[in-house]
Amino acid sequence: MAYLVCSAFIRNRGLWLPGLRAVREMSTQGGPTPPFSTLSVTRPASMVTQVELHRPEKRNAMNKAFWSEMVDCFSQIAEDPECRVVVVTGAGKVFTSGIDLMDMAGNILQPTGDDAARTSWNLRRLVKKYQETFSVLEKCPKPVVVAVHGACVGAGVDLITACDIRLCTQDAWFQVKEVDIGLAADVGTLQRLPKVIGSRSLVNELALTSRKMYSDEAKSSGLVSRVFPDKETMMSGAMELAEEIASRSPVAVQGTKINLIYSRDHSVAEGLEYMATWNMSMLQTQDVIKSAQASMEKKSPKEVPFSKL
Ligand SMILES: CCC/C=C/C=C/C(=O)SCCNC(=O)CCNC(=O)[C@H](O)C(C)(C)COP(=O)(O)OP(=O)(O)OC[C@H]1O[C@@H](n2cnc3c(N)ncnc32)[C@H](O)[C@@H]1OP(=O)(O)O
Repeated sequence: MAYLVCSAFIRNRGLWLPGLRAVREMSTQGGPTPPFSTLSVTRPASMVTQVELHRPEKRNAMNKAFWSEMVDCFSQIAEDPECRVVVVTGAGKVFTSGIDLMDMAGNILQPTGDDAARTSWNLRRLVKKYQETFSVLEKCPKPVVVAVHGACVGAGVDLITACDIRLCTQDAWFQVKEVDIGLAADVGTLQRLPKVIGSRSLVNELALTSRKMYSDEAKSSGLVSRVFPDKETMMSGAMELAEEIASRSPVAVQGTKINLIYSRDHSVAEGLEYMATWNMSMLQTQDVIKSAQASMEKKSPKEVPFSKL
């Protein structure tokens, strides 16, 4: 009996996951999706979730609500069996203008605590909390494709470097702006950008001078993998890419993301060890047999019905 209740609970988790209430089916119109005030979460295609930064009138500046909502949103997406890939976009004129300079100033500039130690500890807690806002993108087992148009400033670069695939429009530009507002970028850029861009010298130049990098250089340096003429074309490209990923076995796709990230941060020998342990269970999936058979029969992965994960 306990087993039956338990398996029904697992089978139906898509019905009780509160996050699913936030998904607006097949629509990219409208404002933020409750319970979010800064994000619009939609399902533009089967198994694809689109998360749009949604404060266009403020150029998607990241206010206090945003820093928490991203964590809630991606924690739900990570557990949502109806989602196999995520596309992150920005509403309005630009992708994002970075941290909300009006809303966040108090938090950072006037930290509180009974003495220096406690004030420092509170500030540390705050920085760790903000780091988690983008680390959730990396921790999410579903691949995250980010599509950037116009400006991507400051914390925007922290965000995109935690994504798996970066696309942009011809008019996009990127700016590691933190030195201009008197701080060392502390929520991911300094840690992840050097892993994304091959040239350490270029990373240092961008972070130390805050000069803008335009789309052509973003492509040639490896920050983005594709540049599109405009947002509409980019969105078609992003959706095509997302649907390609979503059509593959979720066991294979999520295992690939997790092992790629593990290998980035470990030696080849450690990565191989991790991979062997990973696949000692994952190779037992039905997906291998189904995929291999489809491949032999020259069928597209889109024709293979994989179980939800
Ligand atoms: C522990 C935390 C760690 C995190 C650190 C993160 C640091 C950073 O992100 S540093 C980067 C901070 N951002 C900026 O310096 C960018 C400021 N904005 C701009 O340069 C321009 O807005 C932009 C080029 C992005 C777009 O220009 P555009 O002409 O299209 O728009 P504007 O007329 O300038 O702005 C329209 C309204 O949006 C408000 N706004 C824009 N950016 C921000 C922002 N970052 N914070 C708050 N509000 C912003 C702007 O005030 C306008 O509002 P309103 O006057 O009410 O219409």
